[in-house]
Amino acid sequence: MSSAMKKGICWALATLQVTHDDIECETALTDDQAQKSVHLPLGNKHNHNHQHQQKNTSKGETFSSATSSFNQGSGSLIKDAVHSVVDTLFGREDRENVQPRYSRQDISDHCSPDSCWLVINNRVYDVTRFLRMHPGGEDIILEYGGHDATTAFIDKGHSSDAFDMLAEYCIGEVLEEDRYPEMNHT
Ligand code: HEM
Repeated sequence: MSSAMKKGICWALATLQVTHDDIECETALTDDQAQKSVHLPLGNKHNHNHQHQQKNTSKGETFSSATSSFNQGSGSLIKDAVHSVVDTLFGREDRENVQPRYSRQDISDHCSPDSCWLVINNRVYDVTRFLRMHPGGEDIILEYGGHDATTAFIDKGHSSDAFDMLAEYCIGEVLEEDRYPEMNHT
């Protein structure tokens, strides 16, 4: 994806506006600021989420703050909406390029069966709903809740199907300053 596209998506996130009955999102698609409006009717599901969010920069740190509640509580509704926008405009495979960034400290809070995140190769995965489905058992994943599971995941020799499944649970990336060297798998 081009940097202009990425910039466009950052702008989409940064200008996300939550209103009473719907979510509207303005997306700058190109450097020449051509704009496209996307309207996502959401009924009354988000009844406690009436705040109005508007950030006016596409810089990384503001992008991060605009999406700090992206994956929690009513934030997940926003995430679904943003993913719908990205899916519509760019295709599902681009989701992983449009992700919030988390510090290792943020991630370490999610270490319980109610909220279990782990890191594999600097990507953050919310595996809460996967815990009970994991063929290797719930407990072994929970051990890595809030931590880096790269070595464990790769050393276990997971199949390519398991690697493919990761995309479904990816919620973001580790902040650049908190990244570890990535491990290859063969
Ligand atoms: C999002 C993260 C994970 C996904 C999507 C995942 C997925 C899977 C899948 C699909 C299998 C079936 C065998 C295969 O296809 O390779 C499996 C088995 C297994 N996984 Fe994971 N896994 C994850 C994390 C982990 C972690 C962090 C560990 C820690 C060591 C782990 C340990 C195991 C073990 C021990 C088995 C073996 C079960 C057996 O062969 O009897 N997994 N996992």
